[in-house]
Formats: sequence, C-alpha cells, structure tokens
Amino acid sequence: MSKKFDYDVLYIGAGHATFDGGAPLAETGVSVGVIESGLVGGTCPNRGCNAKITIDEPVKMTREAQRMNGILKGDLKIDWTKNIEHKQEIIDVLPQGLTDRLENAGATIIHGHAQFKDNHTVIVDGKTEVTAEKIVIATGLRPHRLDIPGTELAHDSEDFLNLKTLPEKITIVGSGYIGMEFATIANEAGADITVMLHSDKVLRKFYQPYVEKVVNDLKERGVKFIENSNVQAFTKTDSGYQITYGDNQTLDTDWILDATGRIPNLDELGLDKVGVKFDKTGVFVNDHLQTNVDNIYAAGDVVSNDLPKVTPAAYFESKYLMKLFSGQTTDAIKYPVIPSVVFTSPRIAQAGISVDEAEKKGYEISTNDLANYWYYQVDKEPIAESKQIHDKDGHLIGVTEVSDQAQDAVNALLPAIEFKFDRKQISRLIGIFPTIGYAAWHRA
Ligand SMILES: Cc1cc2nc3c(=O)[nH]c(=O)nc-3n(C[C@H](O)[C@H](O)[C@H](O)COP(=O)(O)OP(=O)(O)OC[C@H]3O[C@@H](n4cnc5c(N)ncnc54)[C@H](O)[C@@H]3O)c2cc1C
Ligand SMILES: NC(=O)c1ccc[n+]([C@@H]2O[C@H](COP(=O)([O-])OP(=O)(O)OC[C@H]3O[C@@H](n4cnc5c(N)ncnc54)[C@H](O)[C@@H]3O)[C@@H](O)[C@H]2O)c1
Repeated sequence: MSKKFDYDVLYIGAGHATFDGGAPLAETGVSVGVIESGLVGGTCPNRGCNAKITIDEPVKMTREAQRMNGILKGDLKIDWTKNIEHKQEIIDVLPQGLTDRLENAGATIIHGHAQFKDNHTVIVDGKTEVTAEKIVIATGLRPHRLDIPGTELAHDSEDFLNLKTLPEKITIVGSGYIGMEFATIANEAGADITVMLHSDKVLRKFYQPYVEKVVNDLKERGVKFIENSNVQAFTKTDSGYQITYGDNQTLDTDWILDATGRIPNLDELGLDKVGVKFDKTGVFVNDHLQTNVDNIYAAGDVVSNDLPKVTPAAYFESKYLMKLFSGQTTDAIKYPVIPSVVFTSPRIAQAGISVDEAEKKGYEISTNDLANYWYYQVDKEPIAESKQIHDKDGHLIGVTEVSDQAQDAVNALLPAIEFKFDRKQISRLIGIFPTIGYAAWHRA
C-alpha cells in the first residue's frame, strides 16, 4: 500500500470490530493505526458481555442451588459488593492484554478522540493529524437516553455494572436485552425491581411464548412489570427519586436504569466533512463494508443493518476486513447464521429461521419438552423447551430454546444450520454423552 500516509489502515475505535481483525492485519505487514478515546477493548470486555456474564454467574448458581434445596444444605446469598469486586478483577486486565495483542502485532494505538478532517485525515483531540490510505469507522454504540425532564437522574448499563452497593428499589425503563438481563441479576441479588415497558411486549425479538415463561417466573420472584408505561419525567425527592408515568401516576424508587436502547457513536466524528452517509441507525455500507466514500469503511455495531448488535458479528466483520485489506479476498461479505441469546435465568437462545417465520412459511416445527427429559431433570430445570425447524428436505434450518443452557444447545446446532445438514448426516454423528450438546443433536 501507499507510503504517502502515516498508516495503510486506520481504525477509529478499539472494540471487537477493530482488534479481532486489526491485530492479524498488522501481522501481515500492513501498517495499522488505532485511535481509541476510552478503554482499549471497547464495550464488550469493559462494560458489556464479559462484565455482565461475570456478575451473572452467582445468579445462575444461586438459582441452581435453590432447585437443589434438600440435596444441597444451607441458604446461598449473593454478596453484591464482592460480586462487583470479582467482576472488576476479571475485566481490569483486559485492556492491557488487548493493547499488548495489537502492539505485539505491530499496530500503533493512539489515545484520544478522532474527528475526520478529510477522507484521508483524522484529527485526534483537536490537535494531532493522522493520515491513512483507508479508514475504518468502528465507533460502536452508546446508551440512548430518554428525552424527558430529569433524564440526567437516570443511569446507564455501565453505571449498573459498577454499583458498589445494590440499591433497595431499582426501576428499569426498557425491557430489551439489558433491561431483562439486569432485572434478573438485581432481583436475584435482593433488589425490589420494577420494569417499565414501552408497549406490552418484552424482548420483542425473541419467541414470545418463551419470553412469557421468563417473565412469569420473574413475576413469581417479585419483579413488577408496568406495560405501556409512557414514562414522562424523573424528579429527585428527599429519599430518592420519583418517576411520573402513564396518566399522571407516580412511582418512588432508589435508582433508575435507562435501558431504552443504544445509538451509534457518530455525532462528533465529523462525517459531514467527508460526506459519509449515515442516519440514526448507523453508517451505510455496501456488501464490502465500504461506505459511499471509497477509502472509508465501517464495521461492528456502528453499521446500519438488521443484524443482531453482538460481539460475534463485530468479530466476523473485523476478520472480513482483515482478509479484504490484506488481499486474501475480494469477495463480498457473506454472513453465516448469527445466533442470539438473552442471558436471563433461564436463557432464551435462537438461530436461523424463527418460529414465527416458520409458522408463516409452513415449515415443520417440532417441540421438545426438555423439562421432562432426564438430563435437564438432573438440574431440576422447571422451564426448558426447544423448537427445531426443518425444511421439506429434512434440513435443520432453525432452533430456539428456553433453558439454563440454551446458549450451548444452540451453539451445538450451529454447524447443522449453517451447512444445512439433513437428518441422515446428523445421524452419522456420535457426540459425547451426557451433555447439553448431545441432547440438542439427538433431537435434530
Ligand atoms: C451491557 C451490555 C451487555 C452486552 N452483552 C453482550 C453479550 O452477552 N454478548 C454479545 O455478543 N454482545 C453483547 N453486547 C454487545 C457487544 O458489547 C457489542 O456488540 C460489541 O462490543 C460491539 O463491538 P464494536 O467494536 O462494534 O463497538 P465497541 O465495543 O462499542 O467499540 C467502539 C469503540 O470506539 C470508541 N470510540 C467511539 N467514538 C470514538 C471516536 N470518535 N474516537 C475514538 N474512539 C472512539 C469507543 O470508546 C469504543 O471503545 C453487550 C452490550 C452491552 C452494552
Ligand atoms: N445478550 C446479548 O447479546 C446482549 C446483552 C445486552 C445488550 N446487547 C446489545 O446491546 C443492545 C442494546 O440493548 P438494550 O437492551 O439497551 O436495547 P434493546 O433495543 O434490546 O431494548 C430497548 C428497550 O427499550 C424500550 N424503549 C424504547 N424507548 C422507550 C421508552 N420511551 N420508554 C420505555 N421503554 C422504551 C424498547 O421497547 C425495548 O424494550 C442490544 O440491541 C444488543 O445488541 C446484547
């Protein structure tokens, strides 16, 4: 590539959309720069997946222990402060590890906020100009905040993950991934939780009968759900906060989590200076992840598309750009099936054709009552069911499961869905028994 510029490829942002491909790209001899305004690693390691799953672990274990009551003796309780400390120990080392990964590969990390000057030049912190042949926008998402009076009194998911003590009464606005995962965690840790819905639907992207099972379980555990809440204002009171909602109703609470979605980090990037097209859903790209400006690309959460905004999708795009920039491919990006999971207890996981779509298209849908299958009974799982979808030739084309280990069951079936295995091919496989993966294959 050209030596007219400081770097061959310059990434803005140091999350999964950058480092998973940026480090191996640097190893091929391409000169790589990375500009990051916050922690190297971005959302997933520092304030997303890794942090969340660490504080969820005792939640999952406590739930299991409750079911084993009588076999296991004693009452297990979560020490919130220690749980958060443990999370911090796990994630504290990640930015340095990822910095080492990039730097050992030959990439240069520049700390600061990037803004475009022209299509080959970025200004860092308003001072230093950095130039590159190609630039990748990988700036991710940030929390959306409700546009209502008192919005500054609410907190976001990062604040929740850093709570040193657990407030007694938490109100969560939004019932998507973050709202439901954090409601599950805080409820099990002992907080009094209210979830305020925008409509009457929770986790609208998941199979609703399974969502209902999770919601009913949380209701039995004391979580309150307010449908069509129409939240209007947050105010400070002597003892905490008050939420005005609905038809001038009020709710007193100790802590408010605004979990109403995430929006692209684009507004202070200077995209207008270079004419890159975008809207509130993200940056527009073609099937090579290239924007309308030839040398500017985008990857990860910040891209405008219908894919789940999850780490494995950012990883896949980052790897694709590595192959494109190092000359290993000129092909368009071809996404494999992208699974998704919500880490409630139990989890709901899905991949491929959804049950709703299968019903519309008349595919074969089989229902598996896993709660009555011996291996799920080992854990005494009360809520466990899956649906597998086959096309007319017997290929597995979709699965959705609600259970404690739904993510592993779905992961185990991914090759069958991606490579369109039929029942005959699946019957050739001998798995390890007894395992969740085997239980899933056994039904495919
Ligand atoms: C609470 C939470 C839980 C999650 N749990 C899961 C999960 O369990 N599984 C899963 O697969 N996904 C999960 N996700 C989603 C996952 O974190 C994202 O899909 C993933 O991090 C996207 O990576 P990215 O590189 O596109 O963006 P990010 O990781 O957000 O990285 C973007 C980086 O760009 C930087 N940046 C932004 N603007 C600029 C600028 N102008 N100059 C310099 N730097 C800039 C930011 O500081 C950030 O570090 C979760 C997200 C959240 C918030
Ligand atoms: N397990 C995972 O993979 C995982 C976990 C957490 C987050 N994430 C990622 O982070 C993204 C953001 O998560 P999220 O939960 O913030 O977003 P989301 O889009 O999943 O949910 C947002 C929720 O806010 C509600 N809402 C919007 N406006 C509202 C209003 N005015 N009043 C009340 N409710 C309102 C929506 O109806 C929805 O229920 C997700 O899209 C996901 O990609 C993934």
